[in-house]
Amino acid sequence: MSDALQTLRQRIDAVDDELLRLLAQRARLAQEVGRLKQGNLFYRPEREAQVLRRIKAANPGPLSDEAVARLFREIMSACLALEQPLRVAYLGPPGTFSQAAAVKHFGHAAQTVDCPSIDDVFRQAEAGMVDYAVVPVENSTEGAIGRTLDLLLDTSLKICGETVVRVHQCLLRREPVREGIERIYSHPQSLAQCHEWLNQHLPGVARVPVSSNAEAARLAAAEPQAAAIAGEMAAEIYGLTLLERNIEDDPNNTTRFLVLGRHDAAPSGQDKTSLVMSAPNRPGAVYELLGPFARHGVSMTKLESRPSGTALWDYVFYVDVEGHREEEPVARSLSELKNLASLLKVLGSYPVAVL
Ligand SMILES: C=C(O[C@@H]1C=C(C(=O)O)C=C[C@H]1O)C(=O)O
Repeated sequence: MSDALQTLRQRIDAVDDELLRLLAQRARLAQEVGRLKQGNLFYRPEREAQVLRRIKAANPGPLSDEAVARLFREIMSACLALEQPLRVAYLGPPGTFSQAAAVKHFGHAAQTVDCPSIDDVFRQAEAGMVDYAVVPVENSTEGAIGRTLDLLLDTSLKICGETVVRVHQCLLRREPVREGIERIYSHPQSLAQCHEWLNQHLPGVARVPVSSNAEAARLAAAEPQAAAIAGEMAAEIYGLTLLERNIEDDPNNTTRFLVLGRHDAAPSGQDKTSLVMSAPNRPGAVYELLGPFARHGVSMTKLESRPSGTALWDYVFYVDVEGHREEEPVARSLSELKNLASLLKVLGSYPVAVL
């Protein structure tokens, strides 16, 4: 080994020792916070968002803001697990983008619990079997996830966070070659998202829709002539070779997930409020519902309508606005809305996704 290399490695070891000492010091401070809170709501989404935003703003480089935020997410996750490893329900099986979203938001120290349906994810959290739930709410190409919106209407859970995941699809197979593939398994949405790539690179190969990408990977692991389209994480879980990365036709394909808990979050300085409302059935009623936000200068980031499920052609509106429900402009808008809307439910105020 050259002298220069040896010296650099010695210096890296010294920095690692120092990092380790500082990490232990941080963990002990977090434990003290835990004692102050006496197990009461140890996980604070607004504080975690503030920590990550501060780190990104203070980042001197050369690591990217994204990279340092990811590292600090894991540090907080490990500190939090000293108190109690959080249990987080997601739409399984293991290897789905929902699991990736849960890990992105809570870090690897959280315990993720797979559920067979979105309904079950809600039920587990409502019944207190898990601490939090992560559910998909919208996709940039496919639009709203209707089942999640419907379940939000009746749940006792509050939205306490959001996270956005880039959906990168991969071609996975047991055999390490592309030749000889006779079938490709995937979720119908993923097959649709890779339509052009498949036409070009694997024309004439049968596309077989299955219930999830992880299920596709599981099937492909058992059949030498089959391949699967799934996320990268499924390759490791199901022992498959990653033949091709990023085969989705739209490289900006993203899914937004909501984090649900039995509490929402305190103001973090950069928050969103989600609500659902409906208008009495008369001319101009929907227009009036949007008035309070306009008058108080509150920006709307989403407006989605869904059939109410009670009367034919009766709609409910899902609205996201900028700001926290405890902050003046949103608070004032909400109190005016109470008199205008036939239904008004605040689903939660929560920090805008940092990562
Ligand atoms: C330490 C705290 O509690 C938890 C741990 C955090 C951390 O490790 O930085 C941040 C927020 C909480 O989820 C705190 O509230 O400050």
